[in-house]
Amino acid sequence: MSSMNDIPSTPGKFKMDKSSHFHRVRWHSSYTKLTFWSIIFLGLIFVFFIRSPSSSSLPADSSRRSLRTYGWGAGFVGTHVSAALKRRGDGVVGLDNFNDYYDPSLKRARQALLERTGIYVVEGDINDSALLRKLFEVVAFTHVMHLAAQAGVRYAMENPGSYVHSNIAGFVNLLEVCKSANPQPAIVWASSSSVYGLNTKVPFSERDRTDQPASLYAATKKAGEEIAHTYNHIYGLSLTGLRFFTVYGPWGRPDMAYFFFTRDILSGKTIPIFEAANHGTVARDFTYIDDIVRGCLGALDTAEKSTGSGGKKKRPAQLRVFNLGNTSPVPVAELVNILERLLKMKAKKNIMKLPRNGDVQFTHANISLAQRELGYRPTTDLQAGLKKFVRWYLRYHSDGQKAAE
Ligand SMILES: O=C(O)[C@H]1O[C@H](OP(=O)(O)OP(=O)(O)OC[C@H]2O[C@@H](n3ccc(=O)[nH]c3=O)[C@H](O)[C@@H]2O)[C@H](O)[C@@H](O)[C@@H]1O
Repeated sequence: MSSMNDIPSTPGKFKMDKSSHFHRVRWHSSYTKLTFWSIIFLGLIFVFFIRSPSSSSLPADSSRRSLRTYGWGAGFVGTHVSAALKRRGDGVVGLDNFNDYYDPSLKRARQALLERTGIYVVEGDINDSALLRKLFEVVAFTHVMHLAAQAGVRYAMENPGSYVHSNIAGFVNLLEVCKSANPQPAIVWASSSSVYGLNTKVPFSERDRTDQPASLYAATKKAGEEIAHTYNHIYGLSLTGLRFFTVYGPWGRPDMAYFFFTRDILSGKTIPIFEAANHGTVARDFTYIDDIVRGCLGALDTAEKSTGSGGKKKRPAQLRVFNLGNTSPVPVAELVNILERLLKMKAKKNIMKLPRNGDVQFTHANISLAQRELGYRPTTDLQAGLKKFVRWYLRYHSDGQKAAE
């Protein structure tokens, strides 16, 4: 497996070759097809019925429904959520297209981690309806945790098509399959704090306006929220959107600032630190991955069943949107100070004007709704969370990428 040093030094410039990375599951002959589905079928039988919650050695929480969740495998948040579901005894299967927006070897390492815990990750794309339909034919998934997206705010100016492909076309394709499934699953999916765009009222509440996106990424996430409304309204799909606020932590995404700042401080490379006009502070409500995982599980556990069947709605279904943030924004300059202390190295800094490429000046979540409805209570501040990230980052390199946390 290649090392993290192989990650290009300008992560926002990763080129995604869609043709070679999407639709990786191809059928060359009916024999290959038959073999593939036999393996998948046996694998899923194993995952859901042999290693099912009731047969798990983990303590069962009898007050909780056991979920059969269809999650998205080897992404940052998906890996953590899938592992947490599995730990508590739920059945989980993953799906990931392993595209090269960032170093696929990190995704493969996450996949290996998941497979060690008994989670099988199917390699395929959410735009592949035949694949999704087959999976639903094999297992009656109760829940779908949809975390497959083209992420990153700045990259949207370089590869706009990839955002439309994953965040809009892929999402619609998934909803089409879910609406026809019998029973229909409940769906929890990742929206983004970026939908607040140029909103200046803080902290951001779910009731605030979200009609001024500052990036195409934000616009596709906002479109996702509207599309969710439509599928809920017409087909009775139970849908919960989670607006994540700059999620960070071990096994994170190398295109995010905290991750590549760490790499570049260690290698002595200059890091660009953005500031707003008149030396204005740029800040983010950085949220630690374990807090986000608890929010995701809370959303899954409180999701009501979808109400449709045979593609028709029977009665109104649940439609929700929640902020999942940390409620304490930290300036980017302070993020760098913390990293310098943890790494015991001085950063070479280039303070520059916030580019007009989709970044907003600050984010700040009001989480009272998630607190009330999901029992969401973030407990990790940036200092504590970055400490865990840095420990993971250093071990991941020194242990040949086998570090578990
Ligand atoms: O909250 C969210 O919804 C979004 O959070 C992050 O987006 P962002 O907050 O922009 O995270 P980073 O790209 O890691 O940037 C963090 C901060 O560092 C700043 N930054 C970034 C890059 C850089 O070179 N220098 C710099 O100062 C940014 O302006 C921002 O304030 C994720 O990348 C998005 O996928 C996600 O949807």
